[in-house]
Amino acid sequence: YDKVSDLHTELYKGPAAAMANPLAAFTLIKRLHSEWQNVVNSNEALENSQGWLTAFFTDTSDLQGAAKGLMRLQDVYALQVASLVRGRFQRVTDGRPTDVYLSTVSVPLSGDDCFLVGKVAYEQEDYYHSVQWLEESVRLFRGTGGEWSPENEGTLEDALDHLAFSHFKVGGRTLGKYPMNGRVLQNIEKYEKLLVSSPPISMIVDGLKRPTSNHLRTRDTYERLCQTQGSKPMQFKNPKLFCDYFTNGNPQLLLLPVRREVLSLQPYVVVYHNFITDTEAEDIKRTSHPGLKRSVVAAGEKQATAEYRISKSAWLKGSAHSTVGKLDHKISMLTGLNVKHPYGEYLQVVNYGIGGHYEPHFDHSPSSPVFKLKTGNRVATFMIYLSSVEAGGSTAFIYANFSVPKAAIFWWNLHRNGQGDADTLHAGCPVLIGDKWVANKWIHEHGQEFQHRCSLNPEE
Ligand SMILES: O=C(O)CCC(=O)C(=O)O
Ligand SMILES: [Fe+2]
Repeated sequence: YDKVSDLHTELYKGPAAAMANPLAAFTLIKRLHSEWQNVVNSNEALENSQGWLTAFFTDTSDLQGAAKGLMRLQDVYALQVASLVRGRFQRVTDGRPTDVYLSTVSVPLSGDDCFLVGKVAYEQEDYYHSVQWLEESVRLFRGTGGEWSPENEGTLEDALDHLAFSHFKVGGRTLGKYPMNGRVLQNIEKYEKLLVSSPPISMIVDGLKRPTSNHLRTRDTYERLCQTQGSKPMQFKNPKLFCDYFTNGNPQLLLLPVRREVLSLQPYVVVYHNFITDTEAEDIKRTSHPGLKRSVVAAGEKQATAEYRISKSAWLKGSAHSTVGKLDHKISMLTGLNVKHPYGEYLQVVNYGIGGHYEPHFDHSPSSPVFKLKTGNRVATFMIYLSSVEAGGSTAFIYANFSVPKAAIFWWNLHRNGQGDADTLHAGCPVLIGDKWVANKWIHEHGQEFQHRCSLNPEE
């Protein structure tokens, strides 16, 4: 009863408040998924309100996604698992744990919470993570006397079982004398002995080597930019980088010029500050709500979900709300480009949840023109932050060596000869704390013939 009451209190505070902290989000999702199931299956519920109670169910993929999200945050922000389970966000620098973010509320994890994360890793044969999370799970389960409680999915024995096998996989130790075929190792004492005969736990974790990524060549740069924001180019180093009040010669912007900051010339990236008001951002978020679906990426001719892009998104036509039309108009005034459909795509609103991210990618297609609109490739991107993120979640430009945590960002994706600009490789870092919303306006080659000169020079 207490747990269900707690759950309600958290939900009444509003999902945004409850979900801002990834540990709170994870435990809430887990509770909705497994502990709530116990309530539904209880005798009391069976007698009366089961139908109503099941309405709150979350999917197994939600729970797995949340666990993967935690591990992603651990990796990208180099967070210590031992700190995470105590509700802290810390990374080891110069041998000492330092706070990456100081949370006002701390949400400690239970042995069963850690078991779940470890098990998700284990099932993906990701023993680097499973060892770390199962170590914590075993420690916490032991701390509570190893007693099973009805809302737990796992037991100390389960955790030891998975941990022993994970140790075996990462350490390459031969456990020949133990029968390792699947779940044969049932005996808790045997596991305890197994662990004692292994090197001390902390040594193993320190010596654990994170596997190199075979799909993300720029992983190190990407993670550094997410952690530090990189080094923003300085005007004194290049006088062509500047700030001004910008009207683009447009009388409609004369009374309220936009604060422009030219951040980089190669690739060409401009930031517009205070581009959108809070009310306008709320209009866009609210209007997009009913249409939000898991984001997809191009996969050959088709579109598919992908681990490298975790978010929800929706497309808004200019007519969806007067604010959408107003933003289209303002983008057009600032860029001088034709953003009318089909020369500009509809506004794509994106929401990132727990550990949501978009790994390094290009917005343009490498083999132009494949876009459905038949209006050429995406020549430019205008991306607007609709919320500020408390920690993490900035937009990283891998080769330009900086990341931007808010504002509206404009960049050219193509050279003037129509070739893709490889320097535009960029990413949305995982959200550590908060709720990230952005809106993308992609502008195509066609329709810009009189606004954006082309050239044969591949450098321009
Ligand atoms: O969310 C971000 O910061 C980047 C988003 C992005 O690059 C995209 O949606 O194409
Ligand atoms: Fe992008």
